[in-house]
Amino acid sequence: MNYQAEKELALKIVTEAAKLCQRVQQTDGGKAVKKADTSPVTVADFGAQAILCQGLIEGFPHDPVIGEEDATLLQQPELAGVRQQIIEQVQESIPTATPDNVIDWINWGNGEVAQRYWTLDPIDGTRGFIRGNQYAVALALVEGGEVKLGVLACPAFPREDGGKGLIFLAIRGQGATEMPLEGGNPLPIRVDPSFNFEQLYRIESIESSHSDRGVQSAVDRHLGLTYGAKQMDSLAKYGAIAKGEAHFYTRVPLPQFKGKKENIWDHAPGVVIVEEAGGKVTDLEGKPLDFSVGTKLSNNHGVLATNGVIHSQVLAALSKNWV
Ligand SMILES: Nc1ncnc2c1ncn2[C@@H]1O[C@H](COP(=O)(O)O)[C@@H](OP(=O)(O)O)[C@H]1O
Ligand SMILES: [Mg+2]
Ligand SMILES: [Mg+2]
Ligand SMILES: [Mg+2]
Repeated sequence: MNYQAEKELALKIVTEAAKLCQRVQQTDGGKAVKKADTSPVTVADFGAQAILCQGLIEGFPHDPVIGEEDATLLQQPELAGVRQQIIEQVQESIPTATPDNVIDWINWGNGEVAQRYWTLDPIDGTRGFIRGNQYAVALALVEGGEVKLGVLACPAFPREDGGKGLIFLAIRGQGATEMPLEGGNPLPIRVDPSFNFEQLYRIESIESSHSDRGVQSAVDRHLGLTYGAKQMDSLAKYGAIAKGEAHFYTRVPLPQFKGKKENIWDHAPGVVIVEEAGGKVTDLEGKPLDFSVGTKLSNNHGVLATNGVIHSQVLAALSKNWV
């Protein structure tokens, strides 16, 4: 399989979804409502999920899709205004969309894991999006529990040319690339294979509750890191590692969230992008991430992404720090 049809569609729909996110950010600054678990969600999260699912329904109607969002929340009478804004935003992208279409497209993301399925996060890093920092429109194709194709549209990612906005894309066996969000030639990307820890950067979430910083600092000290950690919201962290701007990323479950597992859509595209750029991604015990079990990475404990050459040393350091 060379996945050319999947790649073309994926690029088209993440670009369209990212445009919707940028539009929403310019108009209402990403005003949020709260989900049942108290996490924030915006008009852009729902709108982007509708755009992504609509494209997948058209292109690959038999593939199940597992997306983060669900339209049930929008039935609440007090959210009628939010629902209307979502519909209008989707209609700007797809003028023929009816209100029912939009709700059905969002709910298309309630699919189940199969031999082949797509998983998507319409905005990963919603808190980053609301703050005006990094976020990513994330889409991945999984077959046999392994990520085969991953795309991340990162509208706020700083570029070498001084502009902002990158798309990262990788297909298993075909390498990883980046291209400007507004289009242009894809360029191959590689991890930075440096291994002197004094000159390496760890990268972590801006949200301190998403990974255990106590363990991370202990690991930094053990490895002799001197630069400290870069901070970035969302799956854009995987892009930073894949293009050599950071060297490792640990996601260490906090003791107060013991037993909480990572969502498949928070990692899937990042795995293939980092691996195809020459890096490595496992859980904190060195096991490959298993995307065959459901919406969570239930067979894994945390996540470690590295440039590859330092992977075993970081794993050894993590094991010394009782994770
Ligand atoms: N306690 C926790 N531990 C790990 N991940 C968490 C978490 N609480 C929220 N998240 C996830 O962290 C993601 C953001 O990642 P990051 O912290 O790297 O920016 C969120 O994705 P969404 O923003 O799509 O909801 C959410 O799924
Ligand atoms: Mg997410
Ligand atoms: Mg999200
Ligand atoms: Mg969320």
